[in-house]
Amino acid sequence: MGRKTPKSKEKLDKRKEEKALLAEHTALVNKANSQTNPLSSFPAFTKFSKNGLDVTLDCKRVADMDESLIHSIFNLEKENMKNLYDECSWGWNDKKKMEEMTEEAARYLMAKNEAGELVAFSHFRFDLDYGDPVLYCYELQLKQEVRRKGLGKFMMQVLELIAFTSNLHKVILTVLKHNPAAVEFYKALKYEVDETSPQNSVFEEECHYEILSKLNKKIFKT
Ligand SMILES: CC(=O)SCCNC(=O)CCNC(=O)[C@H](O)C(C)(C)COP(=O)(O)OP(=O)(O)OC[C@H]1O[C@@H](n2cnc3c(N)ncnc32)[C@H](O)[C@@H]1OP(=O)(O)O
Repeated sequence: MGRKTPKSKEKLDKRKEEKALLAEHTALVNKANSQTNPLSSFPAFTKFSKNGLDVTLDCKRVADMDESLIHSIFNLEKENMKNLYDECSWGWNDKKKMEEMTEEAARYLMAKNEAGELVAFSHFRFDLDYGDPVLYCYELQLKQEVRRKGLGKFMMQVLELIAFTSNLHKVILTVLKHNPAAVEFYKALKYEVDETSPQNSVFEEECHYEILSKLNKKIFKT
């Protein structure tokens, strides 16, 4: 057993630094997750009245949602996405999708019309992604009749507000390449291909999806 060489000390210091960073990032995610309703700090963002739409936004943990609401959400997801999933290797599976949508970490930003009917939702989570603290937008789904009126953009802005005021590093999401409307939408909102997207790998041509993100400007100054 010899003494530590400068090289092994360097390695040890690096490992300590990485551990400290991971602890810092985990603390950010835990803090974000400790909020029951992250939208409650932003009452101005609980209404969207524009282009003939008049909707109210609400944000809940899946555990605080009743079964009929969960079913409305699932039905909208299936209506919008089943065919797109079936067109690629993912394939649509009711049971698997329902499990994913009701995992404990799932949170929902929901938009309801004046009659109290669900017209749009986003499934999102506060999480670590490759060690980075992120808001992961699993889904953004609007009913056909409320599309192209700015509601999707508004809901993404709400997610960005929640993420960036919680000091998370980015809003991140996965989009199917054969869903051009969604690709164009995220491009219009200035989402960019994330460094973790398989597009940056040698398997690019095999991959039917890409990972897009928007960075927190407070942290990543250009
Ligand atoms: C992470 C994921 O969830 S990926 C899956 C996304 N969801 C789906 O594909 C489900 C079906 N589609 C939808 O729910 C909606 O159409 C969404 C979420 C893709 C877009 O929401 P919308 O409210 O319709 O978009 P919004 O009106 O805010 O559009 C903002 C801008 O995005 C662009 N955009 C939106 N939809 C389209 C489209 N179909 N084609 C081209 N550009 C589009 C436009 O630049 C638009 O601005 P403009 O209307 O002034 O030209």
